[in-house]
Amino acid sequence: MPTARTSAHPETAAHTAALAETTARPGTGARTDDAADLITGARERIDALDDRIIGLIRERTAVSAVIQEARITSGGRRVNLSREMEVLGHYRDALGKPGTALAMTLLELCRGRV
Ligand SMILES: O=C(O)C(=O)C[C@]1(C(=O)O)C=C[C@@H](O)C=C1
Repeated sequence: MPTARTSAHPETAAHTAALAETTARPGTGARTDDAADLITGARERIDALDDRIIGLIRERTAVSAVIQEARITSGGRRVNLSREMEVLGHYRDALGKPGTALAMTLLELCRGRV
């Protein structure tokens, strides 16, 4: 008993191949096995890079905390706006406008909301 799909599209090798080319591979959005394999491998590299970035952010937060504690212990304030302008400019110069937004998020992670 043929299914509705096979009765609408006779099961030839060419049809099977064409159907495979137009069917998304699960979770990748790719339409071919080659593209799906490339995406899966590249995503593993991105996950590893993200782990390293998160580790660097944690390291940055710890160094920033040392600075803030030293300044507060000495009688100063937690925040140093002129230094924050330098940090924002550094990221903007390297990454453009989204770099500024990224730096603002990093600063918030490191010294809390102001
Ligand atoms: O460089 C400093 O003085 C810091 O305190 C570090 C840091 C930062 O995380 O980059 C954090 C808070 C300050 O407002 C400025 C910069």
